[in-house]
Amino acid sequence: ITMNVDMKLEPKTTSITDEYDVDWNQKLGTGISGPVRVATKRSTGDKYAIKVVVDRPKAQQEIQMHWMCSGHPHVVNLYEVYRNELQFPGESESQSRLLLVLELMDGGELFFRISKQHGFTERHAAATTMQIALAVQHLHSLNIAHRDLKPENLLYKDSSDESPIKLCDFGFAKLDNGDLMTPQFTPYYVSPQVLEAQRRHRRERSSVSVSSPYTYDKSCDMWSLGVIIYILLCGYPPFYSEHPSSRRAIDRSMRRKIMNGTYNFPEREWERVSEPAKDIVRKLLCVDPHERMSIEDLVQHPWLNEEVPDTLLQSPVFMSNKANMQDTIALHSSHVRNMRIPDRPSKLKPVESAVNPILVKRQQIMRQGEEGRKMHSPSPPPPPPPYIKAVRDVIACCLIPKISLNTEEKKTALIDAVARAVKEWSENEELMSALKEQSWNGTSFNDEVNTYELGCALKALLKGLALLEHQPR
Ligand SMILES: Nc1ncnc2c1ncn2[C@@H]1O[C@H](COP(=O)(O)OP(=O)(O)OP(=O)(O)O)[C@@H](O)[C@H]1O
Repeated sequence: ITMNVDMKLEPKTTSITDEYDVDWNQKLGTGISGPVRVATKRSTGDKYAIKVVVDRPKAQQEIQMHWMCSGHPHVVNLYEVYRNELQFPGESESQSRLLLVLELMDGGELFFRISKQHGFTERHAAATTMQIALAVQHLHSLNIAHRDLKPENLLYKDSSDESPIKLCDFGFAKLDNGDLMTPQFTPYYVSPQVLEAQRRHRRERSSVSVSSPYTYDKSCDMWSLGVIIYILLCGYPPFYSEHPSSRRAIDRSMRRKIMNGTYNFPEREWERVSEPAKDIVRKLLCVDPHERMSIEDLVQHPWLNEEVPDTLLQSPVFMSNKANMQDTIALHSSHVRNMRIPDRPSKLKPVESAVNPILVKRQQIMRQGEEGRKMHSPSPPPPPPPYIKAVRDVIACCLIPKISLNTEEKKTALIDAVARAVKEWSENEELMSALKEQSWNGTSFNDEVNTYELGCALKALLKGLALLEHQPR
């Protein structure tokens, strides 16, 4: 393991094409930030993966976190970074972008790979879990929480049987100094605490102080691990909805199940799974974060250190049903997103620009006083910032029926509004996650959009923002 902890990675400002042949057309995978591409280093002929992100503070943070964790056998290596002005087709001007030169992971994503392995046994599941656990242990030992532990971010190096699996995508990773988040500052909490806290918060909105502390990002990583291990062992998720329409999102009945820790080990797939494997799942899917297993306990658990039975598992059977697997992945992704504590609190708006009727009134009175009590008609409140306006337009497209438009026109109007919102506010994690949840691919939606769900998610986002703006500073 090499340690980059004390070093800051300075992006090179020369053109990446001086040293690499980038294949702009071959896409290894696509995430919120766009496709990941293949490049060949001219001096050696070695191949790398190139992730291109717009040069923003969030991307710089991603690079710093990834750089600190890089060098571990189960973390995708980050070799170097370029800062280049790039203009992609369809863009009117070039933009400063950061290009991450990553270790090429050619063996596919975790669940996809397992869906093809018909001889997948509990012993394989334990070996896979150990590799993921070692990556998480490395991060947590550096006080970094990944906050986006999901199967799409666990990649195999190559297609050989011995291929290691490694963790990628540090887009949500952050230094976790164990800050206790209090409800007045966070619309989302660690799940299932997240759900309980939201409920309490709604009840207690009028009285601001809520004394009990909430938990840390690292325990969310452990919860995510629990869900991943459960799925590895049986092929379907531990918490699911009774309503088929919301199989990809967390609805009421599912919230209740998560909060109460209500899941089970259905006989058919689980009767042959060993007790130590179930013990790990129980200790990770433990509702109380203080009781939840830590990463140190996980890597020392007998299931990962002693002989594991070579029992065939049913998981590949479930995973090879593409629709099932996509639902499972989307659901886990939604779960991980809900657990994340947004980093908004530090970005409170200055009082002058807050759209708060009491403040506006106070400003008017002050202004009138300054102007020698000249009587003016009250000035209108300041217009909302462009990013708020853009999100409101998306909400309107989703929730206000426009009878005059046909289905195709409604879809176009929604796509235009979303594109504007993304342009104004792509650094907002909640906005981008809500869109990705609806299969937004950067320019359009891959699947049918659940406009009600999207509209409600964005309404909640703006509501959360208003709550923050109204906090006393
Ligand atoms: N080093 C790599 N080698 C091969 N494929 C990769 C590599 N890194 C990423 N990918 C592929 O690209 C996809 C997107 O990458 P990544 O998750 O880093 O991007 P993102 O835009 O941050 O995505 P997300 O939407 O998950 O936040 C991955 O799910 C994976 O399929």
